[in-house]
Amino acid sequence: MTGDKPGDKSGGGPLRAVHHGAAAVRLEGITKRFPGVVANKDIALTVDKGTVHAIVGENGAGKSTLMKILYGVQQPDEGTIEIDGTVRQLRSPADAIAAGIGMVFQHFQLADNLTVLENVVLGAERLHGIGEGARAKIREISDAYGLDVRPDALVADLGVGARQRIEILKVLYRGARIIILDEPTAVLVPQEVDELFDNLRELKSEGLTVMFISHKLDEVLKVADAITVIRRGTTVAEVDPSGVTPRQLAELMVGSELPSPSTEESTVTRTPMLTVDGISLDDPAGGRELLDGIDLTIHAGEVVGIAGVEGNGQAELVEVIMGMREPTTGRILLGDVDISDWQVREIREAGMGYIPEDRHRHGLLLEAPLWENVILGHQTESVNVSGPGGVLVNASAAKRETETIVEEFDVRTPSINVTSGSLSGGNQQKLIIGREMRRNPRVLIAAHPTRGVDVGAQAAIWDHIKAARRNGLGVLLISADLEELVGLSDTIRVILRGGLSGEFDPDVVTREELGAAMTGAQTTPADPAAPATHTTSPAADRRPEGTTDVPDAGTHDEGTTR
Ligand SMILES: Nc1ncnc2c1ncn2[C@@H]1O[C@H](COP(=O)(O)OP(=O)(O)OP(=O)(O)O)[C@@H](O)[C@H]1O
Repeated sequence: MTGDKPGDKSGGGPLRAVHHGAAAVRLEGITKRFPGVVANKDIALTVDKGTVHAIVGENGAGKSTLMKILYGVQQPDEGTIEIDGTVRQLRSPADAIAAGIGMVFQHFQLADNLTVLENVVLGAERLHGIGEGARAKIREISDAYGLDVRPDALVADLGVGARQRIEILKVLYRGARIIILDEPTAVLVPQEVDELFDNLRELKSEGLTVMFISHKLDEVLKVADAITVIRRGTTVAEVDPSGVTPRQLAELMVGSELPSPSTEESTVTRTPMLTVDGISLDDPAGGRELLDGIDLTIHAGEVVGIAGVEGNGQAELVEVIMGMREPTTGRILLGDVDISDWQVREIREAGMGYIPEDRHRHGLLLEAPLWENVILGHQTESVNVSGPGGVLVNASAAKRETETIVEEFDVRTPSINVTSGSLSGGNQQKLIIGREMRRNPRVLIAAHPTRGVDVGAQAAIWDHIKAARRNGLGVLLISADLEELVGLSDTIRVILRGGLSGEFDPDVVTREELGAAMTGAQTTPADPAAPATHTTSPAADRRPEGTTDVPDAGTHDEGTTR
């Protein structure tokens, strides 16, 4: 079912692309080469005005490159860009903004210590000044598109969903009529995703055009009016979302049939691998405790999943376990050894693998070649050192190891000598996973392990984790992706304001129950160690997918931060 080109009106079925009305964006013959890689090859893409258009494809397929070309960050080697019927040369983001194009990046670019108004006007002072005029304009845009942004709120006090709406407002403030979003739902919990989609529908009903990249195919099918599939740098299909399933879409992305997922037997044992015993962490700024009496045991062969709205203590819990922060009270045991006052390096060498949330800050040296990144965090281990006292880095062993990781974890790269910064986001993630899993850790701390990874690679990563679990690995899995939590975990706990709920059984828990516990809508048991009862009314189970009885829970503006 592949092969139809965008704009091809022949055929029929889901791949038919019919463009009526005016095109907001028309790309023809776009080609972009990097050393050793053709990132985009003869791309053809038409986006109708007033629609939501999704771009999907495997990691490294060329999606980000194409969006960067459209936003003037990168220039194509060949091809034409037509915006609202006029051919444009976009040499910089300033050119793109002048053409009415705005982009919201995955890593938000907001200053925490400034207000919303200050963030929005920064660099755009000449438009509406920095005072009342700007404040009025922000309110006007916020009201017009239902963004619920308060100009005088401090960004530091806001949750992830609210920050994203400020980023959207920022580009609207600069006059964008075409908005590009790079994996906007990757950082959101389900309720926030629904809110974002409402915002996108609002934008399109006002005649704006939205383009977004996503790996979450069920979400794409829910919100997009049209979907373009990119495979190995080129557009291979334009799909009508009403006519395809997520699986068909995934098969278009990879160009072949996907294997069916296998069912799993429990591998949980009674041997504790990681014990978090009464951990609390005071807020140095004097606010509420960041972690509040956390008790948690992970056994050999067990995956414990942590669900929660970002900013409720997940990052701090990981930092305490990994030795980056000292807890105020409590102990951490690896096996039966107290590692509470150990350094990061000692903890890693004792068998703790770590997949960090922020791969750019904690996971990779972006300017260093892949093989040097594979040594990172494991510099003193025997495979990576040679010479008397183990002082020299054993480059050839590290390179061999990197070749193996690239092969086993399907890291798409022209060579192991390119910098990790030149890999696509998903391939950077695969490199980190490979590096950690190849060490055969006893315990793996995995924060959002498949964020930004395509569905095929996600399934492969899950298989690697499951295989290691069969061999006794204990995993702490922190994820915003409920499907991942339910699919991988043996037990799910919810983190809220630094405290952990009781245990939820992933086989029976509903999205609504987890959602309620995550936003505090459900009354948490007084004893956090007591099993949470599933108190949602039976009617909740009969509601259609995606609906919830969770009140907004203050995620607008106030967010759900600590
Ligand atoms: N600045 C760069 N230098 C060298 N190669 C690059 C650069 N940017 C991208 N590439 C390469 O171009 C190809 C396409 O990358 P791109 O980031 O566009 O993929 P993607 O579809 O967005 O992937 P992901 O889903 O993983 O984010 C990859 O092979 C990548 O390694």
